[in-house]
Amino acid sequence: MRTVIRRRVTRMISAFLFQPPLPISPKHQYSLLPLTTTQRFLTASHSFRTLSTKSIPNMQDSASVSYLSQREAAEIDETLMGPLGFSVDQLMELAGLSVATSVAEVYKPSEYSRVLAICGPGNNGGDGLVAARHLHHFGYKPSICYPKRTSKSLYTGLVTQLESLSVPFVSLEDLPENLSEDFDVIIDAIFGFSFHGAPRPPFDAIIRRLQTLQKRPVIVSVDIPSGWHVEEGDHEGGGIKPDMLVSLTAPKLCAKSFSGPHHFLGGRFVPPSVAEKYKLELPSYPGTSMCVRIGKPPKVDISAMRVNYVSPELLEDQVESDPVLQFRKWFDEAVAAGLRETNAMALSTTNKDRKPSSRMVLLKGFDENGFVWFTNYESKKGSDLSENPFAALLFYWEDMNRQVRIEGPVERISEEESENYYHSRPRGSQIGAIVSKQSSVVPGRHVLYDEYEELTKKYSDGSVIPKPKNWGGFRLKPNLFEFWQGQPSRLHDRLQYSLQEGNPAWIIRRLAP
Ligand SMILES: NC(=O)C1=CN([C@@H]2O[C@H](COP(=O)(O)OP(=O)(O)OC[C@H]3O[C@@H](n4cnc5c(N)ncnc54)[C@H](OP(=O)(O)O)[C@@H]3O)[C@@H](O)[C@H]2O)[C@H](O)CC1
Ligand SMILES: Cc1cc2nc3c(=O)[nH]c(=O)nc-3n(C[C@H](O)[C@H](O)[C@H](O)COP(=O)(O)O)c2cc1C
Ligand SMILES: Cc1ncc(COP(=O)(O)O)c(C=O)c1O
Ligand SMILES: [K+]
Repeated sequence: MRTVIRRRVTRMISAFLFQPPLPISPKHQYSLLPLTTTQRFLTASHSFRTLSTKSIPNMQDSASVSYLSQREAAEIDETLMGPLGFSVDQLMELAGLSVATSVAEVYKPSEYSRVLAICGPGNNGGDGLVAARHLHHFGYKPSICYPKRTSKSLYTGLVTQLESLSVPFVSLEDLPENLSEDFDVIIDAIFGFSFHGAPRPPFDAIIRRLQTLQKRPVIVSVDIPSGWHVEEGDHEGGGIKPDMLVSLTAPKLCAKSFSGPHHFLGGRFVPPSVAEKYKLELPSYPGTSMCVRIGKPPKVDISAMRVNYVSPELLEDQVESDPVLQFRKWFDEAVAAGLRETNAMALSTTNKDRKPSSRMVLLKGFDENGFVWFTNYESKKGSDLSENPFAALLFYWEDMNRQVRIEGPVERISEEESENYYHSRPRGSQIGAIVSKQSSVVPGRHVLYDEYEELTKKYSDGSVIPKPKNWGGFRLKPNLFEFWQGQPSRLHDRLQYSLQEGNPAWIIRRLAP
């Protein structure tokens, strides 16, 4: 019996695969961009979040994206839910989750918490209900306007789930006159790819209201900006102008005329067979993300880029009297929070002309004797330090709203310590240190590469790779520390530890932010 079913399913899948595809819709080139750093979260609950697997959408330089006709979109849906074994509930869940994660990439709950999902009668409306549920769990405060409900259990279930979370349902009549005052984000989940003709009541009126909205609230359209022709787009003009469009599976033809700042793709469930059959060119989703940015880069107003830091207070009576212990505490917390390269620090030096210079280096150890890093003694920093043996170190642990400044005199560590550390490094990095006459001009990458290859061959027998004489460690012996904890309204905590001549005890003072 089971074999018969398996054979039937195999037949269905191959019938689908070998069916001639519909005429391919025109393709359009779009560049893909990384998310800006400002698009990361900083809210009370996220100030100390551990680094998640959430990666930066879009690390590709460019990619082309296919556009689907209305017929292709419907056919792909049928295929997914037919021979490919998906259920509508599943696809809707993934679609709604993609919408919620796209919203969260751009509109942080700290600023855009009040969300109104306006849900239409079909699956697009269902995506809106699912998205609202996820947004609730992400820390938003969604409300739902769902004027034309269906009695199908999928939808009644979604409504029950939202009700159990106390997500309010608002009737069309009870929607506030001025949507801008009550909501930060409107999710337009009214019509999707099955929309045809002109909008009929009661949706015509609400679409008209969305057309005339001012800057806020922002509008996020699910799959199709409602009221737009699925293929022609806003062909008569005057349609709604969403700030964000989340296309599902692949953008529909109307998305070509979307000119808003944020175009995302969601629906990470397209099996390769479907992509092949429809010659779909789709960007790859980064990491574990459910969405990927497509389209033009968002125009950002650099002067308006800012984060309001929210963190626990840093108080005099809570900190260690020894700044090295305090640093240890913060360093361990940063490591525990999973921050990347917790030991990366900016090192600032000056030359004999008092001209400063900064670069990143990796902290390789610290204790009461000082803070150690390794480098080439003949590099720019090496020469600066021989001219002026004082330096400043700076750590910035962004996800924790923390900064640490450390200053003091610098000296070379012993040859023995440098030898020990050098030989603990990966062999490739040891060879790299020989190859790199750090900070000198190189005619081309090939020069480094050729020497690297040669030395790799030379030491392929596993013999000891000698440390270059000019490579080793520096140790900064601090006479000043500052622990900075970001706070709202720029009223940060700054606790400075300093030493006074001839006195080994650290003095702790609060500095104005
Ligand atoms: N593959 C995916 O990524 C998935 C996407 N999903 C989402 O599903 C929609 C398509 O859903 P569908 O149910 O086929 O259609 P719509 O949501 O667009 O809406 C159909 C209902 O709207 C009514 N309608 C159509 N035109 C009008 C109009 N001019 N005025 C008023 N009402 C209209 C229609 O009623 P009819 O009587 O006209 O048939 C329907 O009631 C897709 O876009 C994605 O968002 C799925 O969630 C899963 C997978
Ligand atoms: C995160 C990070 C860590 C780095 N760590 C080191 C390091 O430990 N030692 C080093 O010599 N260069 C390191 N570099 C490279 C330096 O930033 C710099 O390019 C190089 O040391 C040359 O600097 P200089 O010309 O000012 O001497 C690092 C770069 C980054 C981005
Ligand atoms: C040029 C250079 N030297 C040294 C280092 C430190 O590397 P390691 O951790 O292998 O000592 C780095 C790290 O980025 C580097 O870029
Ligand atoms: K929509």
